[in-house]
Parts: sequence; structure tokens; C-alpha cells
Amino acid sequence: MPSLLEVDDIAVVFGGNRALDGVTLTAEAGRVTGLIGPNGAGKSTLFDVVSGLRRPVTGKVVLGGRDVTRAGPARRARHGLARTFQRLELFGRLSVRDNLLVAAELGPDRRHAHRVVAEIVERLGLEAVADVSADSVSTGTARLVEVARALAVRPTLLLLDEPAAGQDAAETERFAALLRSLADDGTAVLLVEHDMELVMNVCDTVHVLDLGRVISVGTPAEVRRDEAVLAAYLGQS
Ligand SMILES: Nc1ncnc2c1ncn2[C@@H]1O[C@H](COP(=O)(O)OP(=O)(O)OP(=O)(O)O)[C@@H](O)[C@H]1O
Repeated sequence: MPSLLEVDDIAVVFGGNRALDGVTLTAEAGRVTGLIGPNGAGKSTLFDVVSGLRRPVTGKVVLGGRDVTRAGPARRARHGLARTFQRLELFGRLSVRDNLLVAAELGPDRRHAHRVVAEIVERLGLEAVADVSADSVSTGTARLVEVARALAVRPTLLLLDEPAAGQDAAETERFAALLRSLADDGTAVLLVEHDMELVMNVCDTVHVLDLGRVISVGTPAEVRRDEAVLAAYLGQS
């Protein structure tokens, strides 16, 4: 079966800096794929390329068998892509529930938006905060609300940019179980995360980026003992 997401030979240049240089990777339906690397490796830039926020100078992005390299973010969203951002992007004055409703009303189940939101609130354990304003919840909870909002559009490909930043240990453990269950439902999850324990516990495959290039691909156990990966992380200031 073809991969749900195929990223082929992507290059992005900022001034004289090649932020991405020949990056190729795939993400499969029903799998959690990790994307790790030291600060500045190019992870967020790759997410921007995949979600349509940044046009690469070379390369191709194929989503569900469709070449979307020239499609904007809205069209990619209609083809099943949802993402979260490293910086929280919630509507602070809206309730948690209304943040989800705004998204659900754009999704394929828009006619049943209230039901979709109720299901997600329950699945993610957000009942206690559903009716408070998004800017009054803890950072850990806000991260979960961002994921909930991404789920409200019923994505087939979910890009998560450091979703566990600011979560405590118990929240991260619950979050790991959620990621596994999303994959079990058939979602392709692409995860950028600095919490290595989470990455090692939940990912089926891990891609390691360093200075804009993929330096290692494999199971968590394989990349953990790859000397190129160890050297990249040791070289980090
Ligand atoms: N808008 C921009 N203009 C110029 N350079 C940029 C821009 N965005 C990113 N860069 C550069 O591109 C490279 C990759 O940055 P990127 O943010 O994608 O890395 P990252 O792996 O997500 O890092 P982190 O783990 O710190 O979030 C870095 O050298 C960064 O300074």
C-alpha cells in the first residue's frame, strides 16, 4: 500500500542557509512516525512544507496519492491534513469547547459538529475544562486542546509539533496512550517532539534530521544506537 504521506527530495533555502536539503520521508496510516533532531535541524520548516505554509525550492509532497506540492493549506486540510503548532494558537477568549467547534464546523462532519466535539472532549478527558476559556487552562492542558482541535476536522494525517512541551509526567503518559489509540484508528501521526522517552515509547519509525538532512531512519531502538545520531546530539551546544 502506498504511504499516506510521501515527502520527496525537499529543499528549502532561507537566504544562504539550506534549512532543508534533499529531505525524503514517509508517514503511514495506522503508524506514529517520529521526526526528531537538534534545535534548528529543520523540523518545523518541514511541517510548514507538508502543511502548505512554505513552498519548497525543489521536491514533492504527496498526500493520499495526490500531489499537493502546489496546493495551499486549506486544500491540504480538505484532503485530510491537520496540524498543531509549537507556539500555542488557541482562541484564548473562547471556551475550550468553542475552540473545537470552530474546527469541527470546517470538517467533513460539520453537520454533526456538536456530536464530534462531545466525543473528542470525552476521549481526551477534557470534560472539566470544556466550558472555561482556553487562556485559563494550564499549558499542558492547552497542548491537549490543540490536539483536540486538530482531531475535530477528522484528519487522516495529523502533524504534531512538540505536543508534550509543558505537560507533566502523568499528562505525557496519558498522551502517549492517546497517540497509540489514534494510530490504531488508522490515523497517520507525524510527531516532532523533544521528549525522547515519549518518542521512543510511541513511535513505530523515527526519522532524525540534522542541519536540514535526514541522517537516520529506523525503529526507536535502531536510531538510538546509531552513531550519526549520537554525534549530532552531542554536537548540540
Ligand atoms: N523564517 C525563517 N527565516 C530564516 N531562517 C529560518 C526561518 N525559519 C527557520 N529558519 C532557519 O532554518 C533552520 C531550521 O529551523 P527550524 O525551526 O525548522 O528547526 P527545528 O528543527 O524546528 O528547531 P527547534 O527544535 O529549535 O524548533 C534554522 O537554521 C533556522 O534558523
